[in-house]
Amino acid sequence: MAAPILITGGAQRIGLALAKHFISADLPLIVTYRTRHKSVDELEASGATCIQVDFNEPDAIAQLVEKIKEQTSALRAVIHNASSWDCEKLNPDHDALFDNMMRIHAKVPYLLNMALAPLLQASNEVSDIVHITDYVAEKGSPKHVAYAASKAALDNLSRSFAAKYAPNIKVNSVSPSLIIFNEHDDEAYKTKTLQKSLMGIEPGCQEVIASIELLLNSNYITGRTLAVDGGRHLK
Ligand SMILES: NC(=O)C1=CN([C@@H]2O[C@H](COP(=O)(O)OP(=O)(O)OC[C@H]3O[C@@H](n4cnc5c(N)ncnc54)[C@H](OP(=O)(O)O)[C@@H]3O)[C@@H](O)[C@H]2O)C=CC1
Ligand SMILES: Nc1nc2c(c(=O)[nH]1)N=C([C@H](O)[C@@H](O)CO)CN2
Repeated sequence: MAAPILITGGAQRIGLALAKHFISADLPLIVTYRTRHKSVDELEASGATCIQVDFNEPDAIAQLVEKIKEQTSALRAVIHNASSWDCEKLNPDHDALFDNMMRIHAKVPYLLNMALAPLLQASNEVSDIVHITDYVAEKGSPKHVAYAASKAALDNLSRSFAAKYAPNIKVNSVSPSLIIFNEHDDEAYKTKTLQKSLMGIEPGCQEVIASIELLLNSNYITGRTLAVDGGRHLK
């Protein structure tokens, strides 16, 4: 039996699509969720282990690591997906916003990578850490300043941890631009956003799934960032 894959924030959207993909491949799975969406019932019914955690809570990491160790002594991969796409316009308390962005996108992955390394090392094959970052980590974002900086920090972790954990653990980033819109996105926003990339489409979760499968199936790629952005950097 392969060691489980851990996905953070796996109860909706991209994280949920990833979870369903690995379940369909009969791979053991541990998923963290904050809000108990109906999807959690479905994931549990499919055999996934679902652990509730709000990373804003004190001691969340230590409690999560303890629960993971109760479930398994090894991990095949850790996919850092949990994220909060927050912005300065909606958060006038910029001090709190910056701390919140850095916590969920950089501190949580850092602390989990440090704590879960022994389980990743115990995998009977080369294991993986995947950080899901964002195109704006490279370019910056005037409307999501703290968010973009925190994703840049997350991207940098890929290089440090790749050097720290090689050769038993590979560490990479997947850096998407638009993958899927949000329900509240209006047509004007969608039109403007689609025009930002060369491909001009809303590609869907399969693009991230395929990118992560590429990384998990490689025996050689580590310390790198896989851009999944429709050529946005060339517009
Ligand atoms: N969607 C897109 O087009 C793009 C996505 N990305 C990145 O891809 C990843 C997935 O994106 P998407 O599916 O849209 O993500 P979502 O915005 O849907 O968030 C994913 C999950 O993160 C969870 N989460 C947020 N804060 C916390 C917290 N404090 N503790 C625990 N869980 C938390 C949310 O839980 P809850 O359900 O309780 O809110 C949610 O289920 C993210 O890292 C995102 O930044 C990058 C570029 C484009
Ligand atoms: N946690 C999230 N991060 C991001 C989201 C999202 O919905 N949740 N969405 C985007 C946008 O799609 C952007 O890439 C294009 O406008 C970015 N990050």
